Amino acid sequence: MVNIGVLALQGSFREHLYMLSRIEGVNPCEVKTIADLKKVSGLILPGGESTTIGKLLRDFEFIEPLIQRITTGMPVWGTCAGMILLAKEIVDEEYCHLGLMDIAVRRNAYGSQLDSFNTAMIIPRVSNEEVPLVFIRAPWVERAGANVDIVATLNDRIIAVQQENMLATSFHPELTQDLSFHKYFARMIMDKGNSI
Ligand SMILES: NC(=O)CC[C@H](N)C(=O)O
Repeated sequence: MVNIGVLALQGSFREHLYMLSRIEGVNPCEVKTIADLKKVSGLILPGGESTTIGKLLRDFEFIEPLIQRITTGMPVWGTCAGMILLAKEIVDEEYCHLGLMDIAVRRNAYGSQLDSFNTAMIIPRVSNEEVPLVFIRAPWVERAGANVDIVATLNDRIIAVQQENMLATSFHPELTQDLSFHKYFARMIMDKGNSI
Protein backbone atom coordinates (compact mmCIF):
# COMPACT_ATOMS: atom_id res chain seq x y z
CA MET A 1 0.00 0.00 0.00
CA VAL A 2 1.18 3.52 -0.71
CA ASN A 3 0.06 6.40 1.53
CA ILE A 4 -0.94 9.38 -0.60
CA GLY A 5 -1.82 12.53 1.28
CA VAL A 6 -4.15 15.38 0.44
CA LEU A 7 -3.54 18.70 2.16
CA ALA A 8 -6.81 19.08 4.06
CA LEU A 9 -6.82 22.70 5.27
CA GLN A 10 -9.25 24.22 2.75
CA GLY A 11 -10.69 23.47 -0.68
CA SER A 12 -11.60 20.32 -2.61
CA PHE A 13 -9.63 17.81 -0.50
CA ARG A 14 -12.56 15.41 0.11
CA GLU A 15 -13.03 14.96 -3.63
CA HIS A 16 -9.34 14.10 -4.07
CA LEU A 17 -9.49 11.62 -1.16
CA TYR A 18 -12.48 9.93 -2.77
CA MET A 19 -10.69 9.64 -6.14
CA LEU A 20 -7.61 8.13 -4.45
CA SER A 21 -9.83 5.64 -2.58
CA ARG A 22 -10.86 4.22 -5.98
CA ILE A 23 -7.27 3.28 -6.93
CA GLU A 24 -6.00 -0.14 -5.94
CA GLY A 25 -2.93 -0.11 -3.71
CA VAL A 26 -3.49 3.47 -2.55
CA ASN A 27 -4.28 4.48 1.02
CA PRO A 28 -5.66 8.06 0.94
CA CYS A 29 -4.61 10.18 3.95
CA GLU A 30 -5.82 13.58 5.13
CA VAL A 31 -2.85 15.82 5.87
CA LYS A 32 -3.71 18.45 8.46
CA THR A 33 -0.56 18.42 10.58
CA ILE A 34 3.19 18.07 10.17
CA ALA A 35 2.90 14.64 11.82
CA ASP A 36 0.44 13.62 9.06
CA LEU A 37 2.91 14.86 6.42
CA LYS A 38 5.60 12.50 7.73
CA LYS A 39 3.40 9.46 7.00
CA VAL A 40 2.78 10.06 3.29
CA SER A 41 4.85 9.24 0.20
CA GLY A 42 3.22 11.87 -2.00
CA LEU A 43 0.94 14.86 -1.52
CA ILE A 44 -1.87 16.56 -3.43
CA LEU A 45 -2.38 20.31 -2.92
CA PRO A 46 -6.07 20.76 -3.79
CA GLY A 47 -7.98 23.56 -5.44
CA GLY A 48 -9.58 26.17 -3.26
CA GLU A 49 -8.38 29.67 -2.50
CA SER A 50 -4.60 29.95 -2.75
CA THR A 51 -4.41 33.04 -0.50
CA THR A 52 -6.36 31.21 2.24
CA ILE A 53 -4.41 27.96 1.94
CA GLY A 54 -1.13 29.92 1.81
CA LYS A 55 -2.08 31.83 4.98
CA LEU A 56 -3.01 28.59 6.78
CA LEU A 57 0.30 27.02 5.69
CA ARG A 58 2.16 29.95 7.21
CA ASP A 59 0.03 30.04 10.39
CA PHE A 60 0.59 26.31 10.97
CA GLU A 61 4.32 26.57 10.15
CA PHE A 62 3.86 24.10 7.34
CA ILE A 63 5.91 25.96 4.70
CA GLU A 64 9.40 24.79 5.71
CA PRO A 65 8.49 21.11 6.30
CA LEU A 66 6.69 21.02 2.95
CA ILE A 67 9.59 22.62 1.09
CA GLN A 68 11.95 20.16 2.79
CA ARG A 69 9.90 17.09 1.74
CA ILE A 70 9.36 18.29 -1.83
CA THR A 71 12.95 19.36 -2.47
CA THR A 72 14.15 15.98 -1.22
CA GLY A 73 11.98 14.22 -3.79
CA MET A 74 8.46 13.67 -2.43
CA PRO A 75 6.06 13.74 -5.41
CA VAL A 76 3.57 16.60 -5.19
CA TRP A 77 0.63 17.53 -7.40
CA GLY A 78 -1.05 20.93 -7.25
CA THR A 79 -4.49 21.37 -8.79
CA CYS A 80 -5.63 24.93 -9.52
CA ALA A 81 -4.96 26.80 -6.24
CA GLY A 82 -2.37 24.05 -5.59
CA MET A 83 -0.58 25.04 -8.82
CA ILE A 84 -0.48 28.64 -7.56
CA LEU A 85 0.99 27.46 -4.23
CA LEU A 86 3.84 25.66 -6.04
CA ALA A 87 4.77 28.48 -8.45
CA LYS A 88 7.93 30.55 -8.10
CA GLU A 89 6.10 33.56 -9.49
CA ILE A 90 2.50 34.79 -9.37
CA VAL A 91 1.97 37.40 -12.09
CA ASP A 92 1.15 40.88 -10.67
CA GLU A 93 1.69 39.73 -7.09
CA GLU A 94 4.69 40.50 -4.96
CA TYR A 95 4.96 37.24 -3.05
CA CYS A 96 4.67 33.56 -3.81
CA HIS A 97 3.90 30.67 -1.43
CA LEU A 98 6.11 27.56 -1.70
CA GLY A 99 8.04 28.97 -4.67
CA LEU A 100 9.29 25.60 -5.91
CA MET A 101 8.19 25.20 -9.54
CA ASP A 102 9.90 27.22 -12.20
CA ILE A 103 6.65 28.68 -13.54
CA ALA A 104 4.90 32.06 -13.49
CA VAL A 105 1.14 31.65 -13.07
CA ARG A 106 -1.66 34.12 -13.62
CA ARG A 107 -4.48 33.76 -11.11
CA ASN A 108 -8.10 33.83 -12.32
CA ALA A 109 -6.67 33.96 -15.84
CA TYR A 110 -9.92 32.88 -17.48
CA GLY A 111 -12.03 35.47 -15.64
CA SER A 112 -14.54 35.20 -12.82
CA GLN A 113 -16.61 32.32 -11.45
CA LEU A 114 -19.06 32.89 -14.33
CA ASP A 115 -16.31 32.15 -16.83
CA SER A 116 -15.72 28.68 -15.36
CA PHE A 117 -16.01 26.00 -18.05
CA ASN A 118 -15.61 22.32 -18.94
CA THR A 119 -13.85 20.78 -21.90
CA ALA A 120 -12.01 17.55 -22.75
CA MET A 121 -8.85 16.56 -24.59
CA ILE A 122 -6.35 13.79 -25.06
CA ILE A 123 -3.29 14.31 -22.86
CA PRO A 124 -0.90 11.60 -24.07
CA ARG A 125 1.19 11.56 -20.90
CA VAL A 126 -1.76 10.44 -18.78
CA SER A 127 -4.17 8.59 -21.11
CA ASN A 128 -4.88 7.59 -24.71
CA GLU A 129 -8.48 8.64 -24.22
CA GLU A 130 -10.04 12.06 -23.77
CA VAL A 131 -9.77 13.44 -20.25
CA PRO A 132 -12.55 15.75 -19.01
CA LEU A 133 -11.21 19.10 -17.81
CA VAL A 134 -13.01 21.35 -15.31
CA PHE A 135 -11.80 24.94 -14.96
CA ILE A 136 -13.02 27.03 -11.99
CA ARG A 137 -11.50 30.51 -11.70
CA ALA A 138 -8.46 28.76 -13.02
CA PRO A 139 -4.90 30.00 -13.39
CA TRP A 140 -2.78 29.38 -16.46
CA VAL A 141 0.99 29.15 -16.73
CA GLU A 142 2.30 32.28 -18.36
CA ARG A 143 5.96 31.28 -18.39
CA ALA A 144 7.70 27.99 -17.78
CA GLY A 145 11.44 27.44 -17.32
CA ALA A 146 13.46 25.22 -19.67
CA ASN A 147 13.48 22.50 -17.01
CA VAL A 148 9.66 22.30 -16.96
CA ASP A 149 7.80 19.81 -19.20
CA ILE A 150 4.64 21.15 -20.81
CA VAL A 151 2.07 18.37 -20.28
CA ALA A 152 -0.95 20.11 -21.87
CA THR A 153 -1.96 23.36 -23.53
CA LEU A 154 -5.40 24.73 -24.38
CA ASN A 155 -5.72 27.50 -26.99
CA ASP A 156 -1.96 28.12 -26.72
CA ARG A 157 -2.13 28.50 -22.94
CA ILE A 158 -0.21 26.10 -20.73
CA ILE A 159 -2.57 24.25 -18.37
CA ALA A 160 -0.50 21.28 -17.11
CA VAL A 161 3.22 21.05 -16.31
CA GLN A 162 5.70 18.73 -14.67
CA GLN A 163 9.11 19.48 -13.23
CA GLU A 164 10.67 16.27 -11.95
CA ASN A 165 8.66 15.23 -8.86
CA MET A 166 6.24 18.18 -9.17
CA LEU A 167 3.05 18.08 -11.23
CA ALA A 168 0.62 20.99 -11.58
CA THR A 169 -2.70 21.35 -13.40
CA SER A 170 -4.92 24.43 -13.88
CA PHE A 171 -8.00 22.22 -13.80
CA HIS A 172 -9.73 19.84 -11.37
CA PRO A 173 -9.62 16.10 -12.22
CA GLU A 174 -11.11 15.44 -8.76
CA LEU A 175 -14.38 17.02 -9.87
CA THR A 176 -14.81 14.46 -12.68
CA GLN A 177 -15.24 10.69 -12.73
CA ASP A 178 -11.98 10.23 -14.63
CA LEU A 179 -9.09 8.70 -12.68
CA SER A 180 -6.34 9.22 -15.30
CA PHE A 181 -4.51 12.02 -13.50
CA HIS A 182 -4.82 10.41 -10.06
CA LYS A 183 -3.46 7.14 -11.49
CA TYR A 184 -0.63 9.01 -13.21
CA PHE A 185 0.29 10.69 -9.92
CA ALA A 186 0.08 7.38 -8.04
CA ARG A 187 2.50 5.93 -10.63
CA MET A 188 4.90 8.85 -10.09
CA ILE A 189 5.02 7.83 -6.42
CA MET A 190 5.13 4.06 -6.91
CA ASP A 191 7.84 4.31 -9.59
CA LYS A 192 10.05 5.98 -7.01
CA GLY A 193 9.60 2.93 -4.81
CA ASN A 194 8.24 5.31 -2.26
CA SER A 195 5.58 3.22 -0.59
CA ILE A 196 5.69 3.12 3.20
N1 LIG B 1 -10.54 26.48 -8.25
C1 LIG B 1 -9.49 27.06 -7.72
O1 LIG B 1 -8.65 26.43 -7.06
C2 LIG B 1 -9.42 28.52 -7.92
C3 LIG B 1 -8.12 29.15 -7.54
C4 LIG B 1 -8.35 30.57 -7.08
N2 LIG B 1 -8.83 31.40 -8.14
C5 LIG B 1 -7.05 31.13 -6.49
O2 LIG B 1 -6.54 32.07 -6.99
O3 LIG B 1 -6.58 30.64 -5.54
